[in-house]
Amino acid sequence: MKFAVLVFPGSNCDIDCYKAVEDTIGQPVDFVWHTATDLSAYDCILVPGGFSYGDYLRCGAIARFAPVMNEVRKAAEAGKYVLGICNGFQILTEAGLLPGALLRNNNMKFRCHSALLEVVNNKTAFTNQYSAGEVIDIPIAHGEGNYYCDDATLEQLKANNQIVFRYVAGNNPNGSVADIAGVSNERGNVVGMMPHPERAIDQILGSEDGKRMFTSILNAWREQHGAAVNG
Ligand SMILES: NC(=O)CC[C@H](N)C(=O)O
Repeated sequence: MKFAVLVFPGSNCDIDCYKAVEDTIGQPVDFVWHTATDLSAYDCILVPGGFSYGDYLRCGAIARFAPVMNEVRKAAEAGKYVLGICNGFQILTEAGLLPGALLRNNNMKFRCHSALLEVVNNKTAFTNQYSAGEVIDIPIAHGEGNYYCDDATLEQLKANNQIVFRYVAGNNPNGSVADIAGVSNERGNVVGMMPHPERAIDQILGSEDGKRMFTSILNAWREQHGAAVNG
């Protein structure tokens, strides 16, 4: 299984994502520059966190026009796995590949600390190694993580099981609607989340709860391609 980690000017979690793929599942992974025009070689696209284009206008608002985003759209339409983390989530919502938008944190502060999340949907390609309702510890680091969508969209998200992660009750760090920390598209092959699983892959980092996101992806891909999980 082959992974791409996109790199925009200002990305700063690209190396962490690359290392997380190497360290958790040992699959081939390449950095792919934002000007790339072909992602056909990749099975999973990771859109990492950071400050693409200096967060000018709005986080992700400029990155979504990068040439590589046409290819991300094609990959998503082809059913490949696309995971946007933090600034990656912001870019995917700006690109219209995920519903909703990320606003400034309600307290107007950049929040950087560990966060407890509930795994709401464990049926996605990104979460199949967790139990439904499991509480996991994954760090956040953002200034614009306040997930917003209108009431009709929220009803759709609930009805289609598109809420993937929620901050546990009383621990919403940014004012997100319905405590949402991560959502999927309707098909479930595109997920965006504000917390950083790539920063939680080893106890030395304070948590290894993010590791199973990567093993989930490999597991889903192998199931889709008819290979045993450990085969
Ligand atoms: N860690 C990140 O990706 C941060 C995203 C964005 N720059 C923000 O502050 O919200």
